[in-house]
Amino acid sequence: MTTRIAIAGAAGRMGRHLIEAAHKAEGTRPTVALEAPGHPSLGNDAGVLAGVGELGVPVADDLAAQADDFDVLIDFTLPEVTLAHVRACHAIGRAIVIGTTGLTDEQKQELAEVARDIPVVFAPNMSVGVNLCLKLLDMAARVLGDEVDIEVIEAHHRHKIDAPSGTALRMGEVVAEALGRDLKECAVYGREGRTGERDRRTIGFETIRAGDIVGEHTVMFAGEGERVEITHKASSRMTFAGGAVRAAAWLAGRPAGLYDMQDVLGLKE
Ligand SMILES: NC(=O)C1=CN([C@@H]2O[C@H](COP(=O)(O)OP(=O)(O)OC[C@H]3O[C@@H](n4cnc5c(N)ncnc54)[C@H](O)[C@@H]3O)[C@@H](O)[C@H]2O)C=CC1
Ligand SMILES: O=C(O)C1=N[C@H](C(=O)O)C[C@H](O)C1
Repeated sequence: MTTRIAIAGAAGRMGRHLIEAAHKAEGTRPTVALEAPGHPSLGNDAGVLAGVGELGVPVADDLAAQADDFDVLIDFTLPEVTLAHVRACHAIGRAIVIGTTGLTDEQKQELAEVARDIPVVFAPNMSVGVNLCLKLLDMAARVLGDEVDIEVIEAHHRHKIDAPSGTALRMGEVVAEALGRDLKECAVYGREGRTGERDRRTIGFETIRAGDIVGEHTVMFAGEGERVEITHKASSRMTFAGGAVRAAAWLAGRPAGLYDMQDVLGLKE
């Protein structure tokens, strides 16, 4: 059975890759492409926009009007836009895959409530490699324990609007959970001035924004005499887009619930 995919943020950096990935993957096809009201791409063909040739899918700005034309919405936009799409999918009973980062705790709470009624995949990073790293981080934190200083370093392109990245925060959460810490209490975001000595129970975050870096994350576990670093480097957005399309195909027909990429990839015990 073919899963019909709607893509929100179709003209964006991720949106164009999502159109290509949904078009090229077996068992999925892009049938709806959404952009912001007034966006210059409205009315243009989504396939032409993505560089894969005409698909007969014009970019539009009204999700509800196309409710019958898709099975799963993939949304990589902005937190407030994502929440509006979550509410719309709830109203029409459609599944949604969310890649947008930077959601507030309140927005995440609303998402969790809606996921009681519709299937939702929500993950800050859809790549197989990052999700493997999350497993490795859990193991590293448990083995190295409180004997090491832990720092999360991430680098992204100059257009990224949220910091630290959703992936860096998830990495920090995984490490904190493994060590029985609460990330909200132990996170330190950047340092300046006379900081005093480092408290070993903190988890530090450093953010780089520069040029066209697609996405790089390193978690450093630094002890006396040795250090372990777990690094992931994305060199193409297709790695995220392919994961999101895989998640959409996996989600179609699932029961309501809040899932993540670890569920999609079968990485949960
Ligand atoms: N989970 C993952 O694997 C990944 C997540 N991301 C996240 O995805 C999000 C988007 O990233 P980019 O594509 O780089 O941003 P972008 O700014 O290039 O694209 C966002 C698009 O959403 C559109 N948009 C705004 N309002 C809209 C509306 N009402 N309806 C439909 N579309 C609307 C914008 O016009 C824009 O084209 C960010 O939060 C980023 O962190 C990015 C890459 C991978
Ligand atoms: O904005 C991006 O580009 C990315 N955002 C995600 C994040 O915030 O973790 C994932 C990826 O690293 C690219």
